[in-house]
Amino acid sequence: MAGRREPGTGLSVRDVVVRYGQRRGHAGTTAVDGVSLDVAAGEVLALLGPSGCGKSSLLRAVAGLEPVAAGTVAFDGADLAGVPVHRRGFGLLFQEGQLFPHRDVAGNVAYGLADRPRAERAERVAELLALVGLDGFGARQVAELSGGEKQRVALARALAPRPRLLLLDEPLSALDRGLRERLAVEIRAVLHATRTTAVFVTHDHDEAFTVADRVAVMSAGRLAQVAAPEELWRAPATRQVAEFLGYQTFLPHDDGLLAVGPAGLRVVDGASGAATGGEVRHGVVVATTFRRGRTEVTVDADLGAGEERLVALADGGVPAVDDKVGVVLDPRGCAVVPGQHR
Ligand SMILES: Nc1ncnc2c1ncn2[C@@H]1O[C@H](COP(=O)(O)OP(=O)(O)OP(=O)(O)O)[C@@H](O)[C@H]1O
Repeated sequence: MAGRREPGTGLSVRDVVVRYGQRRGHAGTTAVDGVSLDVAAGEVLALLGPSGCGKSSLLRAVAGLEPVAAGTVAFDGADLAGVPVHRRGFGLLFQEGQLFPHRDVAGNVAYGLADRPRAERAERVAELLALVGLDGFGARQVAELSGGEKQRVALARALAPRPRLLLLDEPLSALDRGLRERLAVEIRAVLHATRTTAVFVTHDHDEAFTVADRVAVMSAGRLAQVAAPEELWRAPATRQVAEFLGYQTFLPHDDGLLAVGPAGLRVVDGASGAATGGEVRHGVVVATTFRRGRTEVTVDADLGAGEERLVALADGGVPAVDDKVGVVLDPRGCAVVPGQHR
C-alpha cells in the first residue's frame, strides 16, 4: 500500500528514469533509463560501470538531489517522491569528503549530531573516530590531515547520525592506488560492523568486489547484471559485462562464448604444456611485467579468433622479448558467457 512503512525492507528503486536538459524542442539526455533495483537492510550494493553510464545520476536520484522523470524510489516501503534530501535520513559521501575547513576533526564528525546532548555527542564522536582508525584525532585541524585521513573523517561524519542508507559516490577515486585498496577493505569492515545499508558508486571493479555484497553493473543508463562478486566473475551475463570486468578475449564455445580472463592464459614450456592436457598455442613475447608477485607476459597469439595481443601468466621461468612460447588456456581463469556467439 502506498505510503505505508514496511520496516526493514530497505531501498526499492522501480523503473527510474533520470533526464537532463529536457525542454521544448530538445529531447535532452537520458542518463538513467528505467532502472529497477533493491538493496536489502544491511546490504552493501556497488553500482559499477564506465564513465558516463549513469551511476552518479541514479545515486543522486535516490538521494533526492536529482528529480526522477519516471519511476519510484522508496525506502522501507514508503515512496520518497516529494521528500527533500535532508528529510530522507540518508548519509552522503563524495569523492572529496567536503569537510568543513574551519572545524576540527571532532567538530566535523559531530556535525549531524547537533540535537544530541553534549556528552552523548562526545561519546559518539569518539566511537566513530575509533571505528575509522582515527582514535585521538579529534582536536586535529582538517588542513593537517592526509587525503586518506580526510576521507575517513568524512566517513565517520556521514555515519555519526546513523543514516538508514549511506550513499557513497566514488569516495576513494581521489586517492592513490595502494591507499584506495586499503581503504576499500576498511570501508567494508566499517559498513558491516555498523550494519549500514549502503550504495557505493565506482568505476573500479576491484573496488566494487572488495566493498560490496552485490554488484550492479550499469551500461548506457541500464542495468546489465546484478550479482554477488564471485557470481559476476564466474558467470558474466553478456560479453559487454565480461569485457568491463577485464576478460580479455572471447572464443567460440558450445554454450556461448568462452571469456578468457587475466588469469586465463599461461605461458608454458613444452613439457609442462603437454602436462596440462590442453591444446598448446604458439605466441611471440612482446613484453614482460612483474606485478603483484607474478610475471605477466604480453604475447601476440592466435587462440582461434585471429592474432591478438594478450596477457598470460608465466608458469616457469621468465621468457625474453621476441621468444616463441607455448600458450595454454587455464579454465580456472575463464568463464562461459551463455547464449552469446560473438
Ligand atoms: N547536470 C547534468 N546536465 C546534463 N547532462 C548530465 C548532467 N549530469 C550528467 N549528465 C550526463 O548524463 C550521463 C550520465 O552521467 P553520470 O554522471 O550519471 O555518469 P557516471 O556513470 O556517474 O559517470 P562518471 O563516472 O564519469 O561520473 C552522461 O552522459 C552525462 O554527460
